[in-house]
Amino acid sequence: MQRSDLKNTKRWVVKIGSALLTNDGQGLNREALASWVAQMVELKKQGIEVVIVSSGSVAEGMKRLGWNTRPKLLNELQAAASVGQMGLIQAYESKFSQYDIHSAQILMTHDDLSNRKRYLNVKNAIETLLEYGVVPIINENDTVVTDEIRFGDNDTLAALTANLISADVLVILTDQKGLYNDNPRENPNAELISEARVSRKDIEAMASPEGGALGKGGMYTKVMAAKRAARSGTATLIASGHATNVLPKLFNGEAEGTLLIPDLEPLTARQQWLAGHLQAKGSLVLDDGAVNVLRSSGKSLLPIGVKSMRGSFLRGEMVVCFDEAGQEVARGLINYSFTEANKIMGHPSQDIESILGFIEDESLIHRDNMVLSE
Ligand SMILES: Nc1ncnc2c1ncn2[C@@H]1O[C@H](COP(=O)(O)OP(=O)(O)O)[C@@H](O)[C@H]1O
Ligand SMILES: N[C@@H](CCC(=O)OP(=O)(O)O)C(=O)O
Repeated sequence: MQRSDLKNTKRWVVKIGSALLTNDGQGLNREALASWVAQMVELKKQGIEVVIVSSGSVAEGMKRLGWNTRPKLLNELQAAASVGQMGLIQAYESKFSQYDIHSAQILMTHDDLSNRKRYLNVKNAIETLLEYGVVPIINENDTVVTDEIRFGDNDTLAALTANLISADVLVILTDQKGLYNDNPRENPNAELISEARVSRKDIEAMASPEGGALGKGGMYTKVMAAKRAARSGTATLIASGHATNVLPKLFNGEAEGTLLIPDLEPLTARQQWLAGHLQAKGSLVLDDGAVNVLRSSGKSLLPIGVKSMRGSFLRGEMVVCFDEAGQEVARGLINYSFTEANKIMGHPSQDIESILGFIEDESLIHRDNMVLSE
């Protein structure tokens, strides 16, 4: 993938961050929003299907409620988000309708994406909207989230959306020109990176989790989002939403922002869904033999290879597997509850029935329900 290939892509997810959407915390920057809509209309004319992931509800809600600082309490954030989401959607809707284009609101929680049935429902709904030429506008459903089921930042939500619909391109528009080799807010000599392969280890260290006053996650979550997006073969562009005509320029292959080239091995659709489970209910520590088998021969995890476990999980819930040095090896859906798994760990599978009095499966995590970590 290089910039000149961007012209030949079909499906884009465009993420517009809080730092960009607001006039320094004073509600939405409507002029800028109108300009991005005009640019997305240009993309649509070129045959691109566009999905927006837009932040801004909390900032707009703060303005409407007369609050000067972002609330810390969850219930106040939820109140601000629900008031502000009205204004956010209204702003997009009124701009797109000037071009006779319909837009649609989709509010998601992490729970929606970790339930396989609901995940497929969202996917079908978004794809149907695209077939009808509608522009879906996605945000986290802040009103119902608790800390356990939140994405936390919209970069992650945008990457999961890119995986969900197998987007070719994820554009993350923010308040900086792109990814710098150091945080430009703190280091005036930081240099812009025009292009990097997403597998490069050093890019994570360059990206600080410190963002602006309104944004969440800073550049770190953007780099992690690019890695996640790469699992569906999606290329990520991080660019400034203030740059004139930035989206058509990117489409034309111009050297705006940072291109993060997807060079990680793509995962199957089901593995992407598994990898998208952000919250695990427990962890297992595996012995070296089990780690080798998982990494090299693509087999299921048997109870005999497990040395210890923590957490509280039920059958079918997500757990993370570590090696003895604490390195993540894989994650997957476990076939036994914590109490059951605790009894059978370290034992051969033929003993499961005599220990528990029943057998669900000879494996603790079946290969089809597991994804190896990077
Ligand atoms: N290496 C880096 N390159 C560019 N920006 C960085 C870097 N490290 C940290 N940042 C910070 O990340 C901020 C953007 O993240 P954030 O405030 O969360 O924005 P958004 O709301 O668009 O997601 C920038 O304003 C910048 O201060
Ligand atoms: N969903 C919330 C906050 C999400 C958020 O700020 O994320 P980001 O734009 O990645 O910094 C909103 O619309 O205000």
